[in-house]
Amino acid sequence: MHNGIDKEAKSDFLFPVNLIEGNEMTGSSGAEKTFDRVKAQLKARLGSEVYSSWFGRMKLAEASKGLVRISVPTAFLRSWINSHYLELISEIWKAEDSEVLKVDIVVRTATRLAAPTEDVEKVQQRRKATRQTHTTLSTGTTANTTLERAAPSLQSAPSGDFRQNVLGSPLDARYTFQSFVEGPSNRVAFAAARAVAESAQSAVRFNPLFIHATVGLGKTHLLQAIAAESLKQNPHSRVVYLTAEYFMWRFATAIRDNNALSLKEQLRDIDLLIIDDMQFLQGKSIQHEFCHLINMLLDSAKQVVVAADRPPSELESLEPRVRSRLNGGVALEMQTPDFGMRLSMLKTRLETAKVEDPALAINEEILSHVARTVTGSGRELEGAFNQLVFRQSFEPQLNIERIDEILGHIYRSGEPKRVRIEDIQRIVARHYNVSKTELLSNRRTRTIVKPRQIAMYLAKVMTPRSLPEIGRRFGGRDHTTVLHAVRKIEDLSGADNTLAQELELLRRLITDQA
Ligand SMILES: Nc1ncnc2c1ncn2[C@@H]1O[C@H](COP(=O)(O)OP(=O)(O)OP(=O)(O)O)[C@@H](O)[C@H]1O
Repeated sequence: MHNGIDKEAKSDFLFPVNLIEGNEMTGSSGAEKTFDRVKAQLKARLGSEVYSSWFGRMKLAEASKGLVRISVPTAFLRSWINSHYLELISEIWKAEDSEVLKVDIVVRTATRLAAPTEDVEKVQQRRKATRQTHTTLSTGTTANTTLERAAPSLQSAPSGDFRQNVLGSPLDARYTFQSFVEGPSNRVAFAAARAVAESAQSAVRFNPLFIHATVGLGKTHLLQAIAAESLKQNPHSRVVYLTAEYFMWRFATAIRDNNALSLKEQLRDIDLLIIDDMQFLQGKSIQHEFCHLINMLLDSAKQVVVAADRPPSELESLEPRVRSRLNGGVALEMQTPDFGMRLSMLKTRLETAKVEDPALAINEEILSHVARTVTGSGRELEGAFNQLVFRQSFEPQLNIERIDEILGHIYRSGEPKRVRIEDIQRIVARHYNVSKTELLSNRRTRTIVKPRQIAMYLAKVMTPRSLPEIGRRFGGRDHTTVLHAVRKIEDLSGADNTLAQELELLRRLITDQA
């Protein structure tokens, strides 16, 4: 079906059309208007300073069939928006347009998976060549997913819309085995992933391969590395990487457009199916399709790799038969990286960043300090690293103290919030409309005694402070006064539902604002 596509044009499938500078909008002007409203809301919510730092250069790249793509000029901006604001943007967009299922941020000039020397002009020329080739095709056209280049049989999908005919989710060129840091917390999963990517024989032993870990521990990175490596080893293999959300979207649109049959045919014809974020697969009929698909692939000894934030047995939203099929292979967990791995991850990131900016220098002491202090996931480390690079461009003399200030919010996000007695006093006083001085005074009017006793009670149950310490912090009271307050509030809240709810609300306000 793709006789008319020459070799040069085929390689253009590497470049999603909307990633190219100057080729912005492919949807309707209605979408542009929605985009304007979304931007206005972002500005109103975040303030114009934050807005112009991060969102001023956003452009609408594509909007159709439930998928919105917003482009930004740099990989750094994309990564920052993805980790800090994507949820907010999606939420605002979905509220504006309920048909939107997914919002993606892409880099305008990026050429994912392209040879690093490729320049945009060349890409545009080839893009043009491809379009011309496509217009000469008499029937349906081909798909433009990065992976389908190596999957000729997938290139004959009968959809008339070239740009929408994407079977797999795009790959991020940074996610390779070489850039993945291996260590005690992920060694087994890493070895299994390599085996799957490198050898069809071993693959059958780990089928399906199920990798699970909590957020930001490298599941997507590892899955995309499997896809990239498989294609490198065997450029003719038919590999598809999809997020579960994307799988759902593909099926939903195919059913709507009466294309479900052809989609199923395309999926049936692949060698390696990789599904990410399995916990998001929902809906009975989609799950039925999924189950059918993996049964068929597994029965014909085709490799399936799945990742989720929990083991198959805990994916409660999945139908029991899907869970049981996923349980039938090997399930491996990845855990939080240790210090050595965190340091290696930062060093790897630095090396990659230096390719773009050779002048970039962050010394070993700073990297070790960040690796020691940011103890959470790879994503937190990535966020910390991006902050460092960003700050360093206008504060070249960053020292450890300043770094702690800048990264404070990332450090804190990894540890449980510590509630302070002053925060309790401030929030309770504000809630009952009394001043903090009144709260700590000796005044015995009812309107003050009640908030005071509540604040003492919350100080006891929300902090590790002793009764005498709490007494001291409440205007020098005796510990028996605190104990009396704690018992009284406990007794009253047991019988008074309104008070119990009030306490619950205060607890939440304190935890959120502490
Ligand atoms: N072992 C690792 N080596 C190198 N980079 C890593 C590693 N683990 C995580 N990262 C980096 O941390 C970031 C987050 O990783 P990734 O998106 O793969 O996590 P995830 O487990 O898929 O998270 P989520 O469940 O939220 O989708 C990525 O930039 C990734 O490259």
